[in-house]
Amino acid sequence: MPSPVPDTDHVAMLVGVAVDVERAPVLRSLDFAVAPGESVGLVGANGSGKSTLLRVLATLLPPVGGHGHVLGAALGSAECAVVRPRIALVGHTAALYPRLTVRENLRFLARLTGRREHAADEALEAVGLAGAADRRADACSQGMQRRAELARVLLTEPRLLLLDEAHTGLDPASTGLVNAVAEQVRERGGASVVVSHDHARLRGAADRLVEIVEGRARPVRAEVPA
Ligand SMILES: Nc1ncnc2c1ncn2[C@@H]1O[C@H](COP(=O)(O)OP(=O)(O)OP(=O)(O)O)[C@@H](O)[C@H]1O
Repeated sequence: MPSPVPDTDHVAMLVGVAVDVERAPVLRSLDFAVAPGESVGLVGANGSGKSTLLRVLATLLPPVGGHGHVLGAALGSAECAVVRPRIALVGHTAALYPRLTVRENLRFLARLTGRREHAADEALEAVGLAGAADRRADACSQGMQRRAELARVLLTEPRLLLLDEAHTGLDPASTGLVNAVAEQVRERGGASVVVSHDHARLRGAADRLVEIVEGRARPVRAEVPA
């Protein structure tokens, strides 16, 4: 339910949020905030609700209790549709048209969002996909598809980047790419929330870690080394 007071100091803030999935409670009394320029790592057991929280932050899943704001839009309000283009959710499966080439996918997105097609080629180059740009998306490996997703993020310059299973399908050398993309979002005053089961890699990408336990968010004490 919408809060009457928008929070402008945070990219996203949730207060006492409750979320059901298929009528079953998943998140309960959850408080969570992410500030401009910040990267938060999200950890927790399988099924604890990490992906669910990302969908809430993406404004795709309205809470059944509590309140929150994302990019100034109250969760559950019509304003969510306005801010949604400034949120990038990179999920388990790639959001690519399988029969189009990687380049066609990115150029199509560039046109849709009012950008030059050349910007699509630049984004593909930045993620090391220039050589595979003419390959159909469904012929790409999982790691290549993930790189194409990161190119999508570079192209659309979101204020809030939500990365689910950030390191899945990426070789160790590609971890730097995930961090670089998140860093670029942060440099522009945006924020990122990164889910990963690879805690060692996550610590390299996040300012702090938050764990989802029994539907609530709690800080993970071990600090990220400076
Ligand atoms: N489409 C769905 N239908 C029914 N239940 C669902 C659905 N999606 C998620 N759930 C349930 O919601 C709960 C939270 O799932 P969620 O995917 O958010 O967890 P997670 O922490 O991201 O898990 P994992 O680490 O395994 O990816 C789980 O109990 C899951 O079974």
